[in-house]
Amino acid sequence: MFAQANKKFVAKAPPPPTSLGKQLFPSSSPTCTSDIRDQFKKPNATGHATQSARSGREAGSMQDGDRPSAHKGANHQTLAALYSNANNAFSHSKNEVVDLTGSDSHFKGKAEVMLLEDDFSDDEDLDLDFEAPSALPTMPKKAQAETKENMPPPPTPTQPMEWSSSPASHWVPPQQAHELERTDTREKSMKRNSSEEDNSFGLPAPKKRVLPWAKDEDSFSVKTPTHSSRKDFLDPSASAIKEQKLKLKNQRQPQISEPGNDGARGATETANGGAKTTAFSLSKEQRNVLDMVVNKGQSVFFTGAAGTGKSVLMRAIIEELKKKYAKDTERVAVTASTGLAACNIGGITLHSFSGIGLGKEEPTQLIKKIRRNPKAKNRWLKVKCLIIDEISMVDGELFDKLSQIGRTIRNNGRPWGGIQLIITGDFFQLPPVPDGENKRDIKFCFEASTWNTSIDHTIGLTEVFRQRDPQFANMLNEMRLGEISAETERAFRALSRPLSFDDGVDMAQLYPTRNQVETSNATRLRALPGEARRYEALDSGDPKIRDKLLSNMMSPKTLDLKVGAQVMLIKNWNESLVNGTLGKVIAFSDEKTFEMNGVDDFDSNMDDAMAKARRKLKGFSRDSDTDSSASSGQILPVVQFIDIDGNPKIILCQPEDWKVELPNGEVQAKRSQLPLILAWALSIHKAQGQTLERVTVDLGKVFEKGQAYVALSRATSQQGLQVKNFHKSKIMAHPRVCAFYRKLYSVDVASSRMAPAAPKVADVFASRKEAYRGPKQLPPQDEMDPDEEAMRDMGYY
Ligand SMILES: Nc1ncnc2c1ncn2[C@@H]1O[C@H](COP(=O)(O)OP(=O)(O)OP(=O)(O)O)[C@@H](O)[C@H]1O
Repeated sequence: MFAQANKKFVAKAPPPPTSLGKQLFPSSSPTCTSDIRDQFKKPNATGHATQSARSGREAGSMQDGDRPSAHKGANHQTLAALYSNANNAFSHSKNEVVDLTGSDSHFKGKAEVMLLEDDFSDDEDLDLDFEAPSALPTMPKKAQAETKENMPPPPTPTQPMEWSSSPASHWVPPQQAHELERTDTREKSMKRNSSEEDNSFGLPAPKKRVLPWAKDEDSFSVKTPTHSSRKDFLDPSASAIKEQKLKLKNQRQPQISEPGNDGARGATETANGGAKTTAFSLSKEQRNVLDMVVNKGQSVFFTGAAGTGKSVLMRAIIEELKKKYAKDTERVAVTASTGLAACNIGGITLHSFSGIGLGKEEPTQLIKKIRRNPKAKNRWLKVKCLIIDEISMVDGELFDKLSQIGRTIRNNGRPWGGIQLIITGDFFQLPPVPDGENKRDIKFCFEASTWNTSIDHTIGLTEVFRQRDPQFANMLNEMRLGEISAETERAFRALSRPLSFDDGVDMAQLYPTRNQVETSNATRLRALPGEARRYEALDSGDPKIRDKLLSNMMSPKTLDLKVGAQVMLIKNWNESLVNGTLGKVIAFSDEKTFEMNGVDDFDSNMDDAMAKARRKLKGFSRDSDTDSSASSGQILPVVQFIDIDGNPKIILCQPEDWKVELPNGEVQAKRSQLPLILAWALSIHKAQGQTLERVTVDLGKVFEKGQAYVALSRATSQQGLQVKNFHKSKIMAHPRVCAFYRKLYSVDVASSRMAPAAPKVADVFASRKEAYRGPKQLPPQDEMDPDEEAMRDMGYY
């Protein structure tokens, strides 16, 4: 079917439209081939665009409208346009449907995964410090009845669920255009309306809220912070946001209400102590998702290839939601599948949030467990928005269990008890950890019985920011899909050449297992002359759970360094020195000596030109009032980093803080440590989510589906990537994941044909609930649920 469709496309495709409003789903390519069908077709030799590579950050600092038109056009094609020929036909799409619930004989989940059990068992003891309300909220009866009655039978679930099974509504033929318009109006008002969910408890009428950037779309920007506000920028936690708000209030800055200037992202760069404002904007598709989540309160799953800005978007969403619910921070829960991923976004694991421990028991048992733990129960009752990052590693069974727990604990029959879900990840990346005990095949979240009813919108981010070289982005895209053309294979094999750089910073080598990483780094460190300096982390928090929580952190408990050691920065310093930047320890110094001498004195091998360049880069020291170690005379490492533009930058590294916080802002554990790790070698697991300028990947040792893709897609360019032992057989995409994304594509085709004004982002499920509920009509007055009545009274329809 895809082959057929592609032939038709080649023959009949109209010229690409320029509107961003029509995005493809889900494409990872920034070239003109950014079409889901291209992701699933075998690329031909001429398929690669020849557009020259360009620095991602250079582009990133531009406003959307400033981007070169070739690139822009490349990302703005649409399935709607490409498939406007009726031949291609939604009527055939039924035949394309893939049974998500079927087992796949090709897949055998392997048990060899690097994750620790700790990643999933942090702290069922995580507690809040308030009591559970004595009376649970109740759901309006009509709403319950309506939900049950109107739901069609679910697609065959893999296990019986009480309610809320997945409707295969994306199978349903597209609705007429006018229905879509009505859908849009009504979506504002009812159905899940997750963010208003708790309103049903006391039911004040929902407010119509317009965010500033909704008025001026281009004005929302993500900015690197001022030197003094950098700490807050690095720390997306609730307490940091509170601190920042207080600071801003005290300073009475007039721009506090300006989008992009408040919250945790102030502006600036730091060279020579000057204040140069540098910023990049969220793309339009990122802003649309942000709006959908924050303004419209929709439950969304946004996905996309590696480097499409999912993490950047998620951080912006977290920040905005925390501002929205600043009065009651427990309304927003930030979670991720693993401890490491959770730390990266200032959250806790999904297991920790839910208070289910390992979560192996049946839902009824888990519910009892939560009810015995009033603080865990309160988390469930209080939360309005649940963020889940790296969803690809969450088990589908767990997703169903949590959905049922949410319904029961919150006494609310809607999916997850009415909690708004904000989920991101890429199922082509690392899969869930197989369950060693039950030996059952892994189940992805999209295979969960409750997945479809839990998500209002599935959105594909299509613009790749990490790799600006379209040929490289295409190669990675083929790899993502597990379909490598002969040309791409040749190109990857050509990347086996050795690379060396004359700035002394080597490539980071990615390994699949932690042991390999530790052995490699220790050997390299031992081989360096001189004594190692040891930096012990300063940990605080509840001793009962602290160590367990902190063991998930990227930042090590103990860090041994020598002059010559290769290190990686694990926090964003400014726009050009970011998480993932590689560097080399060139000296040790206290801050005063460093400031007095200047950076030049720390490198005797520098030639004149380099010295001249570096003189401009002096002054990377932090505000002494924000850092107790600044005046302590502590001997700290002086590191020469190679920034994202390839320029050397020397900084004196000082300790940073990492926190594990509950949604109420209570700090469970805190670590203060240098923001460095040894980086001759890194694990693929730790590299997930990172952007690396120089990296060597040995595919000989890769064992898991998605692993090779995760490893290679960390690289920003072919020039900074060495690939050893490339073999097609190592490139494995999970067939059920392929089927899932194909199905999204066919839905996108269907919905794009029905829309007079195509959605701003490739939102493939936006209309599915409406589609399967039949033609859109206002419910008769006596059948309206309280939410609908309230919305009607507010004049929404
Ligand atoms: N709107 C944007 N403008 C410019 N650069 C961006 C934008 N969004 C993201 N980036 C940059 O693109 C790179 C990749 O972003 P990010 O890590 O968020 O992608 P991702 O989709 O989460 O990737 P992965 O799935 O591999 O973790 C980062 O260097 C980030 O700074």
